[in-house]
Amino acid sequence: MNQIRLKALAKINLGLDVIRRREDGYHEVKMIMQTINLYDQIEIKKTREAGIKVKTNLFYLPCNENNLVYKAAKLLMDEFGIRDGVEIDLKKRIPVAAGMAGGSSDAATVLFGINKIFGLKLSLKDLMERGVRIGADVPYCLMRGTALAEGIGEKLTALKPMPKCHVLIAKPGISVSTKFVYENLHLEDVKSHPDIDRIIECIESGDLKGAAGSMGNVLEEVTIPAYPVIQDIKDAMNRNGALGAMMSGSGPTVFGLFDDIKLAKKAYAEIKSAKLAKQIYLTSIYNNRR
Ligand SMILES: C[C@](O)(CO)[C@H](O)COP(=O)(O)OP(=O)(O)OC[C@H]1O[C@@H](n2ccc(N)nc2=O)[C@H](O)[C@@H]1O
Ligand SMILES: Nc1ncnc2c1ncn2[C@@H]1O[C@H](COP(=O)(O)OP(=O)(O)OP(=O)(O)O)[C@@H](O)[C@H]1O
Repeated sequence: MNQIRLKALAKINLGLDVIRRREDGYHEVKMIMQTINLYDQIEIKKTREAGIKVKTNLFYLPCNENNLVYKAAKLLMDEFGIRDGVEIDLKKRIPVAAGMAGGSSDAATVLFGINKIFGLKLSLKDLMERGVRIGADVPYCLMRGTALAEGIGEKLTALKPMPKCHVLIAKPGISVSTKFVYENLHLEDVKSHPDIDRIIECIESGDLKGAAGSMGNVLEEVTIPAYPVIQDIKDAMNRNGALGAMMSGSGPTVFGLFDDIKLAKKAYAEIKSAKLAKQIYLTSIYNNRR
C-alpha cells in the first residue's frame, strides 16, 4: 500500500468534570466523549525521498514539527526506523483551537494511517499508548464512538452508543488555548459539578432527553466569563428548542442537541443572522468504532 485517505472526526464532550490537579500540572478528569460527523480529510503518501512533508489548506497552521500530524508520523517512523518518507495532505474543516480535538484527531488518524501503509501491525491499544504522548485526547480519537474518559483522558471505557440526534456546532470568532483554561480553573471555586454517572445511565437506557438535560462542563466556569458570547450562543440554541446546549471541551465551540431538524435549522439561522458565530455546522452523532 502506497497511499491512504482517511477521515479525522471531531468530538464533543457530553459531560466534562475535573476531579483534581496532578503534581505535573495535568488534571484528572471524568468526561463523556462523543464522535460527530464533522471531519478533516487526510491523505498520506509514501515517498522514496526521506522525511515528512506536510501540506494544509489553512495558511496559519504550521507545516513543521509543530503540526500534530508531523509529530504523529515522526513518532512511529523514528521508532520503526522507516527510511522512506511521507507526504501528508491535511484538509481542515474542524474548527481550530475550538475544543473539538481537531489536532488530536488528525494525530490519531496519522498514527492509524502510518501503521497501515508501512504494515507495522500495531494494535489499537499499541497506538493509543503512543498517542497519549502527543495529546490527552488522542487515545479517544483512535477509539471513537461514545466513551467514558478518565485519568487525563486516556483511560477509556466504551459506553452504549449515544442515541442519534442532530448536532448544531457554533464556534465564535475567537480561539481558546486548552492550557489557559486548565491553568485558570480553580477547583475550590467551582460552583457545580456535572453528574457524569447520571449522563451515563441516560445514555445506557437510550434516554436522549435525559442525557441532553443532564449535560455539564466545569470548564465553562473559566471560558464563559472570559468570552460571554459563548453564553449568548447557548441561549440562542436553548430558545430554539435544543434538548441541551453546552460548550465542548475547553471551548469556545458550543454544541446543541436537537431531535427536530426544523428547530436545529431555526437555531442555525438565528445564530448566523445575529453574527454570534464565525463557523456553524449542522451535523450528527457518529457511532462506529475503529
Ligand atoms: C479539554 C479536552 O479537549 C476535553 O476533551 C481535553 O481534556 C484536552 O485534551 P488535549 O487538548 O489533547 O490536551 P493536551 O494537548 O494533552 O494538553 C494541553 C494542555 O491542557 C492541559 N490539560 C490537558 C488534559 C488534562 N487532562 N489536564 C490538563 O491540565 C495541560 O495544561 C496541557 O498543557
Ligand atoms: N493538525 C492540526 N490541526 C489543528 N491545530 C493544530 C494542528 N497541529 C498543530 N496545531 C496547533 O494546535 C493548536 C490547537 O489545536 P486544536 O484545534 O487541536 O485545539 P482544540 O480543538 O482546542 O483541541 P482539544 O479539544 O483537544 O483541546 C492550534 O492553535 C494549532 O496551531
